[in-house]
Amino acid sequence: MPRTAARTPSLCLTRGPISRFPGPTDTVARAGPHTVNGRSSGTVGYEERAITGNRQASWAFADAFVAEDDALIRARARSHASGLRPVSPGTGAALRLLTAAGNAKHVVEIGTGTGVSGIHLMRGMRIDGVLTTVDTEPDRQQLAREAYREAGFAANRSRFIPGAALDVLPRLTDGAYDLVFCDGDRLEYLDYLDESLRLLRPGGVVCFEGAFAQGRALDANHQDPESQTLRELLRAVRDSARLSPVLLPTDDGLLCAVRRP
Ligand SMILES: C[S@@+](CC[C@H](N)C(=O)[O-])C[C@H]1O[C@@H](n2cnc3c(N)ncnc32)[C@H](O)[C@@H]1O
Repeated sequence: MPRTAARTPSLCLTRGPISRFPGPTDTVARAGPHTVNGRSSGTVGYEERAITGNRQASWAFADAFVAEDDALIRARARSHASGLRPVSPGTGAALRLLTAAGNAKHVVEIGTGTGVSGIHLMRGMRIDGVLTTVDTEPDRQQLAREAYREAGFAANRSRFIPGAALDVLPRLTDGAYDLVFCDGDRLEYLDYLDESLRLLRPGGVVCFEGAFAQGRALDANHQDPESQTLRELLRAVRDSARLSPVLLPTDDGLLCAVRRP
């Protein structure tokens, strides 16, 4: 679907606040009564201090918490040598968790790169699962093919489709996928959202890598097209009645949402 086409009607693009990162001395205040099973827990208006000076160390620890093996380390090195930014180990672990939790059999990836995210996704998927991965650059897909082989995956576990995501995605089957992972062109993310809502089965998950844009997406002073697109994406996913969202602060932000049944 072209970028200018009408969006899915039930997506609400209400202009709500996208807050900045909390600072070291900020507190996080609950807006109203905290309820448990519909009853007040008696903690109205309590405040808890945001993770403060150790936040960076905590995030770094979390990101490295699940170690990567030789196959991933080699795929990561090829990615850097190609001038790409692969998913971080923490983001990879989150993707693996999501495919494992959903017992995913059919997954779509936009942005194969050299295969770092693909290995993580497939490691969480069912052993008969198939990763459909799309990239404009066949040379990168060849490196990813090698990486998957080194990681021990049979060739029939992945389907490589070279091409631009917005040409390829419309050819994939409606409602047939358990998870869609978006890591292609950030400027196309709203279109990827539309396509994902069509491709996902009820209960399926969509994930967007790089939702923070290195913090630019959360700072209204940045009005470049990528920051604006990501802000619009954050609002659309957060406000959609069709999605249950979470914004995971791994690496550069992993925005995920479940397509409600
Ligand atoms: C950040 S890299 C992907 C990294 C990969 N997910 C990983 O973790 O190893 C982004 C990839 O998206 C591809 N790409 C960019 N625009 C695209 C588009 N419109 N359609 C499909 N792939 C695209 C690039 O060629 C590049 O390989």
